Amino acid sequence: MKMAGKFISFEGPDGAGKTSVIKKISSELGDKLGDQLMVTREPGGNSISEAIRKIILNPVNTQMDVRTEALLYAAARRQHIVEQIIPALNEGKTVLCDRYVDSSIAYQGAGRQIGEKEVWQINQFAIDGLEPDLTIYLDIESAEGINRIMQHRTDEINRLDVEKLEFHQRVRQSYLRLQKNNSDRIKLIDASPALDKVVEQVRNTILQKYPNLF
Ligand SMILES: Nc1ncnc2c1ncn2[C@@H]1O[C@H](COP(=O)(O)OP(=O)(O)OP(=O)(O)O)[C@@H](O)[C@H]1O
Ligand SMILES: Cc1cn([C@H]2C[C@H](O)[C@@H](COP(=O)(O)O)O2)c(=O)[nH]c1=O
Repeated sequence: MKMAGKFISFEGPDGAGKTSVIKKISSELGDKLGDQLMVTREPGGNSISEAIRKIILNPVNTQMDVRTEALLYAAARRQHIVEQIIPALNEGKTVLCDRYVDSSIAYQGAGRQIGEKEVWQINQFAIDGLEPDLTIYLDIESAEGINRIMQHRTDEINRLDVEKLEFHQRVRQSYLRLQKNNSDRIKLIDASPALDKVVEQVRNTILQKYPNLF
């Protein structure tokens, strides 16, 4: 599905630095693009998807079935696409999205072991062909990502953050497979150096696809 705008997603294991990178890149892009830039995140972006986010990530919901979790992410995604992403792309905007369908393949498909193919299939109904034009994959060793979250972060520690190391390792391996199999769309950035260095790599990668964006 080709649209007027540019759809750029950011992916990676927990603690890779997506939120930090998007903050810096969006502040640079915002100077040039103004209201032609939209920054958003999954699950979330509107009141229905934010409500679903609260249910999924609430640490008290220990009884949630893994397929229920996968379906809730897909439902939040659908609402986000319809309310935010498609209108913005139709208006020619550049959309920076913190996580998209690759997160479900990696976390639910591999992390929860539902199956990557199965999770891809249920998400086809939600995304109806809408894939990012470019995906920035921030790669970090699982233990390092979790360490960053536990050491530094002052906001929410959610139900997925507290999963065991093996869960996060399955997630990372799935991301690496996705990147290898979709290397035209998904670009791998080493997220282990200092933030400014990572941002520089991300900026260069975006410029390779969109030379005049910054
Ligand atoms: N390159 C970096 N080096 C060291 N620390 C970093 C780096 N990037 C981010 N951090 C720190 O790691 C923590 C997690 O970063 P951030 O929230 O940006 O990651 P994230 O990928 O969005 O995580 P999550 O998916 O769990 O929301 C923050 O405390 C942040 O300051
Ligand atoms: C979209 C999506 C997300 N997740 C997980 C990944 C994270 O642990 C949380 C989102 O929290 P963040 O701090 O905003 O990154 O949800 C997932 O398991 N499946 C998905 O499709």
